[in-house]
Amino acid sequence: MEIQPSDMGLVARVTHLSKHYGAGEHRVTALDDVSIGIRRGQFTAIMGPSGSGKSTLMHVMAGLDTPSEGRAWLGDDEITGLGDAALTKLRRRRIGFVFQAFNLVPTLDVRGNLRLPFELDGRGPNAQERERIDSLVHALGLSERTAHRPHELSGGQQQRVAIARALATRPDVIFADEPTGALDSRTGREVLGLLRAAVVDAGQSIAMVTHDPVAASHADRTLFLADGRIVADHGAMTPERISEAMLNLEASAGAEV
Ligand SMILES: Nc1ncnc2c1ncn2[C@@H]1O[C@H](COP(=O)(O)OP(=O)(O)OP(=O)(O)O)[C@@H](O)[C@H]1O
Repeated sequence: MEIQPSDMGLVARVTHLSKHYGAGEHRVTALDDVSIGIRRGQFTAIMGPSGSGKSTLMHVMAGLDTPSEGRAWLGDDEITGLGDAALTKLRRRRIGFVFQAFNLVPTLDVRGNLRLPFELDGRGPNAQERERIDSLVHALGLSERTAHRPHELSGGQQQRVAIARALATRPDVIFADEPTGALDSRTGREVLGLLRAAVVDAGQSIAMVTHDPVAASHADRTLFLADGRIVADHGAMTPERISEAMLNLEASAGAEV
């Protein structure tokens, strides 16, 4: 099905997206003619074997990487070909990131990191937003850590600060790459619960790359990638069904899942 730029209800979308790295015999195709949209108000999980193109797809959708071919939109705004300044502004206003490579500012303490998205936008958080930051800090078990800098926190605590920061501004869409990867299972469940609440209570949209079938089972929709292509697009799935689908995919590229 062709996705048209005018489609409503999609918070991010790409059409005929390909991404190649390198040239000649070293050329790698990370994405191969992908057309897909992330639906507004849904929690979408993106799964697939290692190297199948999951992170590349999220980076292009979030305007952090440019496609070799194809087009990308955030809401109704086409981002393909936008300059750095315009992209930065769109990202700051509309997107929350939970990416390993998009980490915390080392010189700022936890509170400073949480205020940063507001300050980069030229203002401090208002009373309601400060309240929201406080409730996120509490829910994520960071209340005792607000004056600590990132190097004084464990990997899991840093990950939770990044999650609080992504949720703080209530962005249209949150892109998360393995948000529960560095967390114990209890904290992981809390984080997934917060992401779920962002969707259900605040109508935000989430796209999450994960290898964890339990994490993906919190999603409304699960996309499977293999060899740079979307090979399946399912509704909510149980962890068992997801594990089975992953095993099939890993056993034979492009298998029915
Ligand atoms: N900067 C780069 N230069 C060259 N090749 C790259 C680059 N980034 C990614 N690739 C290649 O593109 C393909 C897709 O990578 P990508 O990181 O999107 O996969 P992934 O599904 O997120 O993998 P993983 O689950 O292991 O994180 C891989 O073959 C990878 O080696």
